[in-house]
Amino acid sequence: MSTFKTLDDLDSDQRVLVRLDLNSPVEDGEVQDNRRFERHAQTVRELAEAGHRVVLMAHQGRPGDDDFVSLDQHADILAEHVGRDVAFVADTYGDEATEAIESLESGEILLLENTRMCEDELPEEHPDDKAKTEFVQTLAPLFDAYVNDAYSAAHRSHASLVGFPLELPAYAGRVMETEYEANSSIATREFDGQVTMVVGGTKATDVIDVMNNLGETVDQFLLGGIAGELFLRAAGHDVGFDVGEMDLFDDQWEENHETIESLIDERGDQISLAVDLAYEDEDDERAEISVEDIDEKDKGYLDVGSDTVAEYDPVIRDSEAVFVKGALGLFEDERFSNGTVGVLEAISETDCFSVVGGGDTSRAIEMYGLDEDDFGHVSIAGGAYIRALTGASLVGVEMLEQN
Ligand SMILES: Nc1ncnc2c1ncn2[C@@H]1O[C@H](COP(=O)(O)OP(=O)(O)O)[C@@H](O)[C@H]1O
Ligand SMILES: O=C(OP(=O)(O)O)[C@H](O)COP(=O)(O)O
Repeated sequence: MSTFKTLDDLDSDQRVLVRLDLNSPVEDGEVQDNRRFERHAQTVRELAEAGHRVVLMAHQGRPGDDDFVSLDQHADILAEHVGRDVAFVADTYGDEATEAIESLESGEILLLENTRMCEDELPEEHPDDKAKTEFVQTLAPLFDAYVNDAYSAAHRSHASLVGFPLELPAYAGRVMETEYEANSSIATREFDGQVTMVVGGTKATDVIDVMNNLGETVDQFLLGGIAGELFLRAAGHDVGFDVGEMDLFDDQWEENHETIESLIDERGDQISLAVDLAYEDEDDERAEISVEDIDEKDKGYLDVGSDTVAEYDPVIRDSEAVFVKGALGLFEDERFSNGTVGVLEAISETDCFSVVGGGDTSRAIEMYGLDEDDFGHVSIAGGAYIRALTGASLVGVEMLEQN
């Protein structure tokens, strides 16, 4: 059980600084609604209804990426879910932000600009150093309390997550509480039969490290997405390279290839790789090719192929527990959804215990008409949940526990 304080411990009439995780998919500049908004709305509504002054912080994307955008759209989407106005100020801790914070009335809600637009937020440093930043030192005196609801970002030692708990009384929000309890209990759960983990998505670096630590817990890994292609590259195939505008592979390869190679050497029999991949042909249609037939580094692959799904399906159906981290393809485009949806359908049709994690990946459930009740736990956390599975603690949670 956790040892942190929750909203139940908060005094009345507080000026509360709240960290959410509203990091969302962005398509053609448009922020896509997803269950992070719906879940965090519960915490925000509770605080506003109790009459606190509620100031929200969140991040979106990483500097340099296409999805690194302002939070102005997030304010509108969140307001819909909360059922109250959410004001927005395009500033993190400057004069505009402090004026907006100081003029807030009881029960009002204000969202500050993307924390990652403030230089002090990144990179990852010790919490003591983060607490000393101008960002934290300017904002903290304007508040009575800090609430961290961003379980899904709690593995990052960023100022908005670890600096404020050293300066203010700190509490866990409702999402932090429920995700912490669900994911910590999974980590200690024992299963009689086979435990399978489906690994995909774009953040290969997050999952490869964790795979290295889950060898005892997980019997079989089924790979797809960017991580899957990097493993195929390590196995000598001409995939998993940056081609055209794709820039997801080469840097992550540099960072992880030694771990991938040793995972293949030491646990090769626990790791299943795609036997075929899908791509967009000249007529913009989905086409598939067997991995064995790929002999040029000339295309981007956007999904695993149907033979791969046919191989993964019985493994899932034979499993006692299945954990999903990351999509097997670009499922937001229906042509490349077969791998992700195939795996999710197999899970939903069995009685196995399952967890589907990740802000992006969990979105596939409603996009393709699957029923959330057919899964054990749908987490809005990706990297944080798989880290918790290894039994590792999350720095953002540690800071709440120390408070
Ligand atoms: N082959 C691929 N090419 C491009 N994008 C992919 C591919 N495979 C998976 N993806 C993308 O990975 C995203 C999820 O990745 P990630 O951010 O790591 O997971 P999550 O946010 O769910 O934790 C999905 O939005 C999906 O479109
Ligand atoms: O979306 C997130 O993580 P996830 O993709 O692992 O679910 C979190 O907001 C953390 O974002 P980051 O991986 O850019 O630090």
